Amino acid sequence: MSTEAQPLLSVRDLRVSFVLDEGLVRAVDGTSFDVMPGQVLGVVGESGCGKSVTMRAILQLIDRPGRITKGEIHFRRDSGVVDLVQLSPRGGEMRDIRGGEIALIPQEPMAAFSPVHTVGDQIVEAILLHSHRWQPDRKLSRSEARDITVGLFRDVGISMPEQRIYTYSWQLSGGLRQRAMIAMALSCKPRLLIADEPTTAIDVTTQAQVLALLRDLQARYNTAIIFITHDLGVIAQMASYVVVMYLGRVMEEGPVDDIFHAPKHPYTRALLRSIPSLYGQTRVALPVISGALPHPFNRPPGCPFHPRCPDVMERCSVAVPRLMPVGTSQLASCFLHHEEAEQA
Ligand SMILES: Nc1ncnc2c1ncn2[C@@H]1O[C@H](COP(=O)(O)OP(=O)(O)OP(=O)(O)O)[C@@H](O)[C@H]1O
Repeated sequence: MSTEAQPLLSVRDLRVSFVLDEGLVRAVDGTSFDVMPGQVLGVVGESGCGKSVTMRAILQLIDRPGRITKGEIHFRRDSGVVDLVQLSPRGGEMRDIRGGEIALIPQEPMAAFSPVHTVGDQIVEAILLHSHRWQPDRKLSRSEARDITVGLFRDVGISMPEQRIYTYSWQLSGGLRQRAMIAMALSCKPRLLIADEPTTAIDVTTQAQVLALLRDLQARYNTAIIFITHDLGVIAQMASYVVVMYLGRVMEEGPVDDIFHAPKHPYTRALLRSIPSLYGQTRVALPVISGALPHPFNRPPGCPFHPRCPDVMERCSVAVPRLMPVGTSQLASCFLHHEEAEQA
């Protein structure tokens, strides 16, 4: 089989918990999904559903007292497939992968740049650290790394790149800082870019520009992107395939058109109804999902969505539905569509 048909990243039954004095937070509770080479995967769900923790687990950046308690994260390198969960978070191979082959665009780029070095210097250092991604046979010189940095600034639409590389992050506007962050993420030619709500901290006009830029860069470099957001409108613009998460589990996944036009899971339907321009002709008051997101210490038994679900059945509170194929292209974990349950 050609490697193109195989996933670049495969997350299997991932579980991440935080042990706190108040109790155990099961932030990620059996999540599985694949990312194909060059694919833009959208991960969507309400705040607190475990999107960021899943991504930090992929990068082995879970903060204490958090811990991966179960699961596998297979990542395809040139040398073969590695299970990232088995690598030491501070070891050489993980450091090579983190920032080199998998890069993160965080929600708030201000925190990602050091205020005491120019953004250009920080990108030059990153390029030198992963020099082999640009030049496998020899170490790049500092001036070559600087030229690459200027080129990256140009690629991400920063004007006067020769001058701008000498600025500090706090001297840049929010939009320029986010572009510089994207340049930083691209500086190691990653195979996989994780964009965690990358437009949260910027104004609406700049948001649209940054989304267009990411689409353009993805097409140009064929970089796979995991795009995390709570906004299905953004998913519609960016992603070809969607994973819908709720309380640390995948509720539904499928091609973007199918998810939008024929959602199978009641949670996906509820999320879609909360975008008036996409669902329903009249702009009546925003239909919100009934009930509140449960407190992380009080996870409901059975399907985590059952206390808020309009289609709840008796067994939903006692057994956890498996994520199973529904129709030809989607997967859903819902007893409306199948009977199979898994061990909680
Ligand atoms: N350092 C931490 N200590 C304790 N609990 C944490 C920690 N980080 C995350 N959590 C918990 O893990 C759960 C998932 O959080 P996560 O940040 O992944 O959600 P999210 O879907 O990315 O939300 P948002 O859209 O707000 O970023 C939440 O209940 C959160 O409170």
